[in-house]
Amino acid sequence: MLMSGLEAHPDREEDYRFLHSMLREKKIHLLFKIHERLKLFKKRRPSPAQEHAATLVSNLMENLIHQDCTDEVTELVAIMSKPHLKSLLSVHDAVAQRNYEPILPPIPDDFVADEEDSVKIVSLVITKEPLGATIKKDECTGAIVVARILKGGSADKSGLIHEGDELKEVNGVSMEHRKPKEILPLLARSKGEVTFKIIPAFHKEVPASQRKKLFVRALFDYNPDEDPTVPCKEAAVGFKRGDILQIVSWDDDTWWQACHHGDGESRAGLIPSQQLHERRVALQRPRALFKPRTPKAPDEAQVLDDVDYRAITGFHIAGLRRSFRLGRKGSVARETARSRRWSAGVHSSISPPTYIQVVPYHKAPTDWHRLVVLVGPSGVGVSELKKRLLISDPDRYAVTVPYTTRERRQQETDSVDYHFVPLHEFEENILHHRFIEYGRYKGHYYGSSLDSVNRVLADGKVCLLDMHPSNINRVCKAEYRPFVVFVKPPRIEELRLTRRRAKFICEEEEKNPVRTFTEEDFDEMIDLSESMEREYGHLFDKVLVNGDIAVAFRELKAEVLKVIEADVQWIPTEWVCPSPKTARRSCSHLTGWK
Ligand SMILES: Nc1ncnc2c1ncn2[C@@H]1O[C@H](COP(=O)(O)OP(=O)(O)OP(=O)(O)O)[C@@H](O)[C@H]1O
Repeated sequence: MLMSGLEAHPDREEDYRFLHSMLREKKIHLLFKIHERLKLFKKRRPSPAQEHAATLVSNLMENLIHQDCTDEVTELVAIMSKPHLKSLLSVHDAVAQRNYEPILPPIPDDFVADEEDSVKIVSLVITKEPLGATIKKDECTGAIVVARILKGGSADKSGLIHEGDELKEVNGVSMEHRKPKEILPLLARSKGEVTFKIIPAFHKEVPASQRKKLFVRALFDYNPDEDPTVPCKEAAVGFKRGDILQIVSWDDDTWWQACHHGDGESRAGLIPSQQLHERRVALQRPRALFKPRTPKAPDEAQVLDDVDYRAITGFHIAGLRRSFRLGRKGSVARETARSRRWSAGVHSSISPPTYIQVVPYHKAPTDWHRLVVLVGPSGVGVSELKKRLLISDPDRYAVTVPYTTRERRQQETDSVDYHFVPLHEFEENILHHRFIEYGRYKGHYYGSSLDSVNRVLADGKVCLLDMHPSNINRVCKAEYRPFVVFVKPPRIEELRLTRRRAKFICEEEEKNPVRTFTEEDFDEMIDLSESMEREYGHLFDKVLVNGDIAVAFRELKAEVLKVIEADVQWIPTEWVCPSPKTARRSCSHLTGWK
């Protein structure tokens, strides 16, 4: 309107020059835009504010023509130069002109009529973010198909490409007779956008709200850079044992999709499925286990029946009585146990630790502290670490007092060193499943009871308990929420170096209860540690290598503090809703997710 007005008065050169200079300024350019829009407003039903703005703009237009910049111009320019308004206008213009959409290539002329329905052209704008899709060659048809869409990636967010879609063309290049690896450079070359011609696969969209949220704790370390079988390294997610992962897709038998918990916005990546990891470990296992030894003739082992293997004891510090872990056996018994372990390992079908399904547990102020359970092979330093923790903060930590049927000795105090109970009482407690661990040694029973744990916890203290890992399931309940620390020996060289002056305490009734570690003790400790980790690794929340005792203690203390003070604790789902079939805390209940 304005320009046509100027054209109508070509002799008004001054007006024209003035307007020209104003137009070069962006502010005036914006005024024109808003003027156009306000004209539209006027046609509808404008609000008083819009009407005022429209009047201002009209006045301005008039004034521009008559070279008369009034207060209205100043006011309007001030309004229009506000950054948020400027951006709003420019976004509006971009949307109004629909210039955000890529220009699609024309539909090829050679489409046959019935193909038209099934082919779709998808254009994706490439950003710094990866496309988030993997492709493969369909072995039957030879077609290139989308193998996976990674949740949260560009392809997933677009909602236009799906698993199973067949790629006919990428950026106009036919996919016929191509190998997947030839297609990646094509994608890499696309600047700004990439266009796919696709034959869509039939798929049923599951609304995000209906997708179940599934969290797991990883029970092994995974580094995609060291995995030659991962379909696409860039699309994989690495993790450490103990990390909480959110599984977003477990549709595939071999590769699941997951993201680290807390990275809500991050894209999901590939992780080995439970099945894949189990298969891999099974393939490695025979090699790892092939360490045959010649067992010596069993003698002492016959004294220890299957229950008794848990029941070896020997205490020397009041309040720090040992529990009933596998340990402290004579060398012959150790050999027998070792050979039994080895054959069990070869023939057993124990599932390796993979993932365990977990749920967040929000700690209430009245809740008991988590039970801190220490496990490890005999001599590794469980008692030493427990003692240091106790001494470091006796108001916070406490240990349980064990039960025994043996006679009280002169220097011992009842309920401090042991609860001394008669045989019938002990046996009654066994019948009522009151013991976490118990066993018989030299004709006497020894045991750790759930009651004694409860007493420590009810006192508001953190209960430190050591036990054999086979008994951990006794305390795997929401009320105890055990935090299990596996104390592991360092490599043999460091073990020799650090234990030079250490004393190995044997059974108190032995003639020479204190001796130094031998090479055989070190071998035994490492062997036992390996088999414990193999068999019970899925139960361990933390693996602590006890090389330098000061370092190990510091690490343990920091970890325990962190865990007991955390408001949200990730605990196995089974502790809150136990499944009748799976009595132990294990990863086996992950099967059947699909
Ligand atoms: N990191 C370490 N460096 C040096 N000595 C250590 C270390 N850890 C433990 N020890 C010493 O090793 C010996 C055995 O440790 P400890 O009694 O704690 O073992 P344990 O795991 O409780 O064994 P058991 O189950 O047989 O009682 C002790 O003399 C202890 O002081």
